[in-house]
Amino acid sequence: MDHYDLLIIGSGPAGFSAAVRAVDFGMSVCLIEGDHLGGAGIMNGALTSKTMYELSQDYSIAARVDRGYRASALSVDYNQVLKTVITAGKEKQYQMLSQIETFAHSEKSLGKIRLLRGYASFEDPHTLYVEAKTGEKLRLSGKHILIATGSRPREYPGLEVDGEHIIDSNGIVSLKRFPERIMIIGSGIIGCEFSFIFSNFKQTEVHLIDRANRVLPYEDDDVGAYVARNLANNGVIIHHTAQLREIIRHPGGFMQTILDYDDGHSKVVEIDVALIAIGRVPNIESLKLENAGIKATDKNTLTINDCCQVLIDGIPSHIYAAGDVTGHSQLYSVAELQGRKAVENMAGTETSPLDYSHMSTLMFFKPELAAVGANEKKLQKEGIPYISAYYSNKLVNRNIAMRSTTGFIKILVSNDSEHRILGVRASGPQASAYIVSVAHLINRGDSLREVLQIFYPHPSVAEGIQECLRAIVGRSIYKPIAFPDDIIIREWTPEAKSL
Ligand SMILES: Cc1cc2nc3c(=O)[nH]c(=O)nc-3n(C[C@H](O)[C@H](O)[C@H](O)COP(=O)(O)OP(=O)(O)OC[C@H]3O[C@@H](n4cnc5c(N)ncnc54)[C@H](O)[C@@H]3O)c2cc1C
Ligand SMILES: NC(=O)c1ccc[n+]([C@@H]2O[C@H](COP(=O)([O-])OP(=O)(O)OC[C@H]3O[C@@H](n4cnc5c(N)ncnc54)[C@H](O)[C@@H]3O)[C@@H](O)[C@H]2O)c1
Repeated sequence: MDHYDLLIIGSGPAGFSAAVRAVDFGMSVCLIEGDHLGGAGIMNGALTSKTMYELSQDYSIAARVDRGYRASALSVDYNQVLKTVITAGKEKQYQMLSQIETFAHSEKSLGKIRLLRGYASFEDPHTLYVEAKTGEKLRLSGKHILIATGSRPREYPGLEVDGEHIIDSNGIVSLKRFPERIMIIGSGIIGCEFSFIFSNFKQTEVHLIDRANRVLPYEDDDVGAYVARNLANNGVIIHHTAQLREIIRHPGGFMQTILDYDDGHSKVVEIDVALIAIGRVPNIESLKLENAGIKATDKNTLTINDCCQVLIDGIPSHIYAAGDVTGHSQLYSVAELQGRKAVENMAGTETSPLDYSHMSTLMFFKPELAAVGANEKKLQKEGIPYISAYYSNKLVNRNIAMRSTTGFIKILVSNDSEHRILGVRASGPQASAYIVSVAHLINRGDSLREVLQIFYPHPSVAEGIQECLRAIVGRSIYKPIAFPDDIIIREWTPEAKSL
């Protein structure tokens, strides 16, 4: 039986970042992957969906006729789009493989990585059993084990995914052509992102089922309503407060969906493809966790401490977990940082616990939406008084120059003399690029006074941040009294009525 310093199950952002960090400490690592190298971080996930998003954005810009240019004979081929998407995924996988190969035969002191293709399960707390893709049956022992098995799309009861007419996010690459009509079930991030992608390409009638009366249910109501407006403006037909009752399949491929609305009426919509996007569930079932003495939570996640150690009977163990399987936010950056943190803890380096308060999320909509830190819902739930400042992109010179003024910056600061930044939502071109600067401000706990000393380059979309912060202390160049719809300052205290 081969022995390693670290056995890692899963090569997504959590597993891969952990493997490479372990090399920094000279560890011997066996990275076990049952499917795509890079997990949902690359194929059928973050990288491929973002490639498709970028292509769809380019196409929608090329198709515009309101900017003084007009492309003629513009056409798009789904197979060519997919080819580009797969090329992007493979480009990253080859970089990962190159790194793995570099450390496959390196000096022991440099650390070693072996990539083993196959599915792993626990035999005992230090031993994994792997049925390798080569047919070999292997037993491997590890001083430490990291569970980084990620998540998969949640199934919709009664709807069987066939990869052709009923798909989940993994099935985007198996479609043969742009569907004429698609019904997207679930109005969370994946549902909204694919709604924008398909509507950008203008080849598909896009329907989106929103079982509440707003998309992105965990975001503040104004943000959800704004995204819903942008979806509608892009041609997406949103079925608010609708439940899917049934999909009736007909010979020839077309399907009828029956939707029941909260107000009692129903609607039948003909579609060609249904895309299920109702969340993702952790991959733990096949791990035989009971052989390691690990009990999952009732949501099938693994309970970890601040250093990503799995708690067995409440006690931190030599088994770690990172990424989607931990029940923290299902984000690439969270998986990656947790994977690194786990290894740093195994190596005994002194590290501070991960602070999730300034975690950022980018949502690839039109225009993009970026989020960092708390939103109003969270602060209200925790009873934390705050000031909310909203500043429209209509007033930002760079956005005016881009002829792209849809969007805003909304900053929440503590309602005290410090005015600490607690959270930000920003939407508009390049929002994903400048949100990280705000994450730094939250991390440093900078007070508004200090932030206002900084020179912002001009013309930049980030100037909206500066003006928004100035507005909180009554020092903005453009005043709320002159632009009441574009600069809005509100206060909330626990005594006030919830939004
Ligand atoms: C369509 C889509 C778009 C996304 N876009 C973004 C985005 O823009 N930004 C963002 O931050 N996040 C995004 N995410 C989320 C992000 O991809 C995940 O949070 C991240 O990939 C989780 O990383 P992970 O390492 O925990 O797991 P995963 O990436 O899921 O990887 C886990 C790996 O473990 C393997 N595995 C599972 N069980 C076993 C086993 N028993 N033996 C061996 N191998 C096993 C799996 O095959 C998989 O490769 C997106 C996800 C999807 C689905
Ligand atoms: N840009 C990004 O950062 C990005 C992109 C894609 C995915 N992700 C990650 O992947 C995770 C999974 O994405 P997701 O969109 O599948 O999940 P989600 O949790 O974001 O949204 C699921 C949606 O489905 C709805 N829903 C649940 N059950 C339903 C039902 N029976 N009928 C109709 N609607 C139902 C929910 O109300 C919710 O709106 C996200 O939590 C996110 O962390 C991130």
